[in-house]
Amino acid sequence: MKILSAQQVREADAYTIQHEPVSSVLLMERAASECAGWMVHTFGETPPPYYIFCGMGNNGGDGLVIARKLQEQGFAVQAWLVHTSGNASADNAANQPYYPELRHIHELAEFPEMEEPGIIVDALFGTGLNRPVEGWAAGVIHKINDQRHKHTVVSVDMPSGMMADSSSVQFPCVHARYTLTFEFYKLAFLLPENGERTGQVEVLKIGIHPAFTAQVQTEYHLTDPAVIHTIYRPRNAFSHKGTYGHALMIAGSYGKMGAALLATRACLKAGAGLVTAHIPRCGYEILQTAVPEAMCNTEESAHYSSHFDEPFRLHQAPDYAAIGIGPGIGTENATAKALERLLLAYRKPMVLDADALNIVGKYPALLAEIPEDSILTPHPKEFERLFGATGDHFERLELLTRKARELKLYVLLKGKYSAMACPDGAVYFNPTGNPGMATAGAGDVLTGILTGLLSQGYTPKAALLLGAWLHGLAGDLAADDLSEEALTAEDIVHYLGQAYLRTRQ
Ligand SMILES: NC(=O)C1=CN([C@@H]2O[C@H](COP(=O)(O)OP(=O)(O)OC[C@H]3O[C@@H](n4cnc5c(N)ncnc54)[C@H](OP(=O)(O)O)[C@@H]3O)[C@@H](O)[C@H]2O)[C@@H](O)CC1
Ligand SMILES: [K+]
Repeated sequence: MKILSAQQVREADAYTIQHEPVSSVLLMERAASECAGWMVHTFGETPPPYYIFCGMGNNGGDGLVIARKLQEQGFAVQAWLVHTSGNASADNAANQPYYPELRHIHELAEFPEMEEPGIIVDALFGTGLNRPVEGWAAGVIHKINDQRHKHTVVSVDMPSGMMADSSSVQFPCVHARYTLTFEFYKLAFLLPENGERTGQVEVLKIGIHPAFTAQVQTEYHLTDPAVIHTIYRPRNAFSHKGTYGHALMIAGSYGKMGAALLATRACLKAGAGLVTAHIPRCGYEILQTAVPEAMCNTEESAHYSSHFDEPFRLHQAPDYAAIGIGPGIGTENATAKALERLLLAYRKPMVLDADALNIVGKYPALLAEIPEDSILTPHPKEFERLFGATGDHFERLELLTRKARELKLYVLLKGKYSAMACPDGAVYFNPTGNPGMATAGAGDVLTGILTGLLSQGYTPKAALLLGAWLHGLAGDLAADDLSEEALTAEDIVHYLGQAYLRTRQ
């Protein structure tokens, strides 16, 4: 799904109005009908009262139409026009006469008492917000927020006060329980700094012209089942284990062998034909017992250090279809040296995670040595160690995009919507996954999955998008059965099969 800027959303509306054709007031009617329909469906036939706050633009116009629609269906509705600007937009003004009970707020003192717990509909500002909300209008937002535990707050299109394409984390903004957004996700919804403000996002289709959606260009995308279907490749009936590659997983150190087990298992479960785990000697029995399907390379020291020292081993490196490195390897100097040798020996895309990234953060010159099109999977702290701190999450996204482009790498920044930046400048957000996956080892599983997909011949981009999707979906399916709280990384591996079955459907 494409993610459009506020300007592009306006163009989408204008294109639809011109080419469908449909009048703008009718498009507003459609958008508001979808909202009212969603509310009736969600809050039922005997809901608490609706308290609707409308601004002076078209977002407020939506609010006016919602008020009329709900009232026509016999629900208890009170609606206020909040006079934050001198003039109402044309479609807002056109709808005012059709809701004669409209009340007016010209100053904060006129903000109503709402005794009975109800549903606050926030239709103050949408994509037309062009500056921070200040003065008494900001007071209205604070009043709504003060009452959000008493009432259910539903924002129309966007939580009022939020900018669609830039940071508004310092500005007053409605904290919604639900955001009913039209046709497209807004970029702001996908960044963690706004997570508390958007609540649950519902995308309502309002009939934006498909020709516009097909041709509009954007860097930002939300991965969805349609995208995943174009990536997933069913297996060939005549294939054999050689078809799916031999993956090497470099992971684990004394006290962190669990990371090696999880990554190796996930790599196998993701479908690699053969997997060799490269681990310290102390983990040999553990790994051979716990993951009998994997082969095992060991080294004498308690951490990754001597690999590829010998010339004949150096020659072997390119034989692996894919290499994943990082989970639990530690950041010893000898490990850093071994990583450097590996980067020189192996020139195909690989997966770097966890301590491999921490080492690169410590020795930034290594960044230039990472093979083109490799996948890096930092969490926010690792990202900061690698590329530096930023002021807000839009700046961080910009830095992520720039680094992926400059270094010709794929970089997945972990989060609720993991952001995956590609060397060509595109950014994909992954929607699967849940807070239960914020648990030890979940990242090691992702490394294993990505390495397993690369090993099977998926391109780095395909492996990244499909891997993040499967990882999150496996976590969602596991949480459905086990709860988010009880979810462990091993459960994600266990549910990978279910995730594949869903993806194939
Ligand atoms: N046909 C369509 O296009 C459709 C559009 N749709 C809906 O329209 C919404 C976009 O509508 P919009 O463009 O009218 O902008 P909107 O968000 O209502 O705000 C503009 C108003 O706010 C004001 N204002 C801005 N910043 C301010 C501030 N900081 N503090 C105070 N005031 C501020 C600004 O006034 P001014 O800048 O002139 O002072 C103006 O009065 C979109 O989100 C969706 O809900 C749907 O119905 C589908 C069909
Ligand atoms: K709003």
